[in-house]
Amino acid sequence: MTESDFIVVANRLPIDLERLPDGSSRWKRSPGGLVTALEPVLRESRSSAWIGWPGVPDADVEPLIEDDIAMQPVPLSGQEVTDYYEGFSNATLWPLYHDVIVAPEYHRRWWAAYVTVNRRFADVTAKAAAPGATVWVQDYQLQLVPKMLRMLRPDLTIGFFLHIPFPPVELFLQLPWRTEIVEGLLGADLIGFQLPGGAQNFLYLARRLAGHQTSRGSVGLRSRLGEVQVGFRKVRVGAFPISIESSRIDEISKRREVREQARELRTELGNPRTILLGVDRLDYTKGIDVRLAAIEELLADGDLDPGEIVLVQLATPSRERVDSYVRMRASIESRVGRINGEYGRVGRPVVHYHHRPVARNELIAFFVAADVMLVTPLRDGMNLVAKEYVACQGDRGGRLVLSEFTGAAHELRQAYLCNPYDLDGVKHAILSALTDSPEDARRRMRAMRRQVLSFDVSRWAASFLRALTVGPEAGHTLVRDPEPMLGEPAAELTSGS
Ligand SMILES: O=P(O)(O)OC[C@H]1O[C@H](O[C@H]2O[C@H](CO)[C@@H](O)[C@H](O)[C@H]2O)[C@H](O)[C@@H](O)[C@@H]1O
Ligand SMILES: Nc1ccn([C@@H]2O[C@H](COP(=O)(O)OP(=O)(O)O)[C@@H](O)[C@H]2O)c(=O)n1
Repeated sequence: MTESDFIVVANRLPIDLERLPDGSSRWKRSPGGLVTALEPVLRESRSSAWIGWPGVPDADVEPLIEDDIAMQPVPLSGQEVTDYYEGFSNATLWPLYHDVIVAPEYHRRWWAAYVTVNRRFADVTAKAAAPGATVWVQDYQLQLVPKMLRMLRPDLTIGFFLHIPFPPVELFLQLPWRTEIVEGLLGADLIGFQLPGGAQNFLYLARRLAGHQTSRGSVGLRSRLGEVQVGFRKVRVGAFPISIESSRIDEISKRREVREQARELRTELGNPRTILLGVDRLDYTKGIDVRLAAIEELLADGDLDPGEIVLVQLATPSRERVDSYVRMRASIESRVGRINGEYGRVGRPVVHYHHRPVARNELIAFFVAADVMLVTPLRDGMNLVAKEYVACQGDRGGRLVLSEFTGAAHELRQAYLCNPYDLDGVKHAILSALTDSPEDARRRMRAMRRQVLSFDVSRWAASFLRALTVGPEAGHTLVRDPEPMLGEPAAELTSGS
């Protein structure tokens, strides 16, 4: 493989290797918003590469070029998939960083695998990077890579972006390897979070846990970066909310064949008065159970007529061997069965539940067809689905019900916002969305579309990369706490990301 000037390093490649029953294999698109967001960024840059795991254990795959992107696969053994990916990444860090919705598990064996795999990613990257290259490391699976890579290749410019929330300090401190993670991230030149709260929580930990001097002022959105003094280096810390390829999605949603497909979907669903839609990876953070509970109660209360509404829930399979995911799937599917058993009629279920990936254009047709979009996570770094729905509304007044605990809620203020822990509040938001006047719904949607169309994914990448490659902002005062580590968390800290 030739050396590259710009490298994205992520746990996954944008394509997953799929093994077929006849022993052959093929590539398919990887799930999740990280891939959705970064693919267009890399497609547009030259001499660039993507380093990541091909999605199945023990895959012996050569580097390849796909969609003009040079892919460098990093293999994981079956045991590493269990310990590093399903274990430390998705049964320790994922729940810890998502407000401990399920209890994180702490196992030394998983941590050891996390260190080993992070080292492998750092080694592969060190070999693939051209002298002075820019490397952009992604997400919670690879938080040790910045420091490991800096030790191997001090000539590189290293950025890191966390796609999920950075947790409140009190929760982060549970982690037995908390200092190693903070020091690992501080190997980067710039550390990006979705929201200012996450950046501020991190600055506090860099000061109190690792004993570095940090800036004290509040971090802004794409501006007013924080700073950490690490030896002779200044590490910058900022908030860069991620987005989507808005104008492309807007354009696809207006195509005749997509509109036609949306009409067909409506017909296939029995031409209900109202289509509600949920689109998520099947993950306990997404609050799929919350929206089902709200719909079930609204039906029981007589506030919704089962003859007039249909809820379509598209659930992409995700992390299917992790215990908490297995349990959640069973409970969601049993609730879907109960709602349909109680309120459906022959050939007319109230909830249409699909546990499978959906092709991109078909998904856009669903967004066009839906009158009300339900996005109700208990916690979510951003939630690109909310932004995609908005991008698909054209001049239509689709209605977005949105959890306050998503990153997207900080930008889409005109959505019908709700607290997913308050079932009455969720029901109220759904009813408001259903009964609001068309003028009001259009006014809200217009404002959200302005936001999503202006702040798209290329602007996100450009603002991060500009901050990464220009010098530090002047004017910050760096302060060191008198006693590093474990004072009371500071009063000004914000929760979540
Ligand atoms: O790779 P998987 O384990 O199958 O998970 C898929 C991805 O899920 C997470 O996505 C996050 O990134 C989105 C884009 O920034 C954001 O909108 C969302 O809120 C996050 O949950 C995860 O962070 C990725 O690493 C995974 O690839
Ligand atoms: N059936 C589905 C569901 C989601 N998706 C996409 O997966 C991405 C999910 O991103 P997200 O930020 O909402 O959430 P995560 O899954 O990254 O946590 C979006 O770009 C969706 O359009 C899909 O392609 N097919």
